[in-house]
Amino acid sequence: MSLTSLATARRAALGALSPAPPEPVPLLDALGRFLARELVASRSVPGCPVSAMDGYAVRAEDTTHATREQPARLRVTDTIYAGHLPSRSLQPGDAARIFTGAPLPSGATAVVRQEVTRPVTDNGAVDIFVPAPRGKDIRSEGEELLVGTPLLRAGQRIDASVLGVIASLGETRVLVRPPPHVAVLATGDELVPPGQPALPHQVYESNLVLISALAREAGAEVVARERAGDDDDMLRLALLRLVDRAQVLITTGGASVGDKDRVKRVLTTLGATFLVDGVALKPGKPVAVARLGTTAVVVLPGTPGAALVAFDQFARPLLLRAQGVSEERQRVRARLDGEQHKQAGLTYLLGGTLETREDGNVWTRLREKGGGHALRHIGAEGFALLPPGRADFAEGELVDFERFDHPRYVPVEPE
Ligand SMILES: Nc1nc2c(c(=O)[nH]1)N[C@H]1C(S)=C(S)[C@@H](COP(=O)(O)OP(=O)(O)OC[C@H]3O[C@@H](n4cnc5c(N)ncnc54)[C@H](O)[C@@H]3O)O[C@H]1N2
Ligand code: MOO
Repeated sequence: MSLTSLATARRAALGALSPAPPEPVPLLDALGRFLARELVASRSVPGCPVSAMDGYAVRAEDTTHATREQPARLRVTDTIYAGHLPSRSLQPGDAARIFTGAPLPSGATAVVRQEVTRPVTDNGAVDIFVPAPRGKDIRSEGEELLVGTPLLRAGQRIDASVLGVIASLGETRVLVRPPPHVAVLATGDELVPPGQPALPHQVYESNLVLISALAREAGAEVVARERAGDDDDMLRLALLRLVDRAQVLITTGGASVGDKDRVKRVLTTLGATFLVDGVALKPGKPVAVARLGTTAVVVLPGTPGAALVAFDQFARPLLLRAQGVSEERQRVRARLDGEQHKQAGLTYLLGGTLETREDGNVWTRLREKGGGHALRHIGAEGFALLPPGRADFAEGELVDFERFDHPRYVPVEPE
């Protein structure tokens, strides 16, 4: 069987699922989701000129010659609190007591902070000790946000600061696509659920929690988790049950060519259409992506380390696509900290960390042991990509390193 290249397979897999229609949801429910359309400032912030300090609103020219020895003495004609309107405008020689965030009275052109003033007791006046240039300590209308300004692009991941900005525009809801519902099925006769005794030839089932956690990290809601043995009838029943409950069904195990590797064959008998079946990727070579009815099915290998990488490359993009985005990770060039040998025809994705050494070069440290296990990925900052077409890579050789942090999310379909 000739294997599809990673890039071709990833493109083909996206056909398994379309983005869900967007819906308005309460702001806090949108945390971690993606803006379904561009956000434009619907009002200016501040909505009118306001004071940036506690102090006195003045006409700047009334303070031009103020010094500590010869202060400018002004009449205090008003007191203005945040959220309240001024009761009069400032005439020459007037000042208004004002507090941070309060609207400026007309005629005022500067604010003097109270630390450089002293109230003159009993006669409602204030001494100003320093000149206040025009505009001093005034936040002008629209200084932070100007009505009509594009603020955030579609696809932006919604974090706390995004929610704060949306609320500051007076909105209570935001348009996002709902999290896709995911079902996970772990297959294999050898599997025993954690918490029960296991004999030496048995294996603790760990993919349900691993894959469910990865699905949640990708913004999905896990609605079902099941185990099944390597038996066609059991598999058929489990697949049919789960396919009805989820937009994305993710299976692990039984994906390869052994006698007991039944998952793809049972899916075929159920009428699944395969978009991807085997990829020139390691770990994760047996991965497949199919459609069964309206459900996208991702068949992951059972080996946890391979399931993790295949999830990252095939299930994660689908789950993000359902939410209307694709993920662009940053790539850097890094030197291998040891020689690597691989099968020439495959792309290898090896979890690793980055470090900048004294010589200024960026190196990637790859874990040699535990490739079949999720252990290899603990603390990984990204994948070193060893491209197909070569088998041997020398220590110090430059390779692409795809970083997990600070990805960019771009809308799948421009709104
Ligand atoms: N003759 C060939 N044999 C294999 C090939 C091949 O091309 N030709 N491919 C190999 C590759 S690559 C992989 S990866 C594995 C994975 O295949 P399967 O998906 O069929 O995985 P299983 O055989 O079911 O399990 C592999 C391994 O992982 C353990 N496992 C499975 N499920 C879980 C789970 N839920 N929790 C924890 N551990 C699990 C299982 O016990 C096995 O040790 O096939 C190669 N074979
Ligand atoms: O490619 Mo398998 O996927 O060796 O781990």
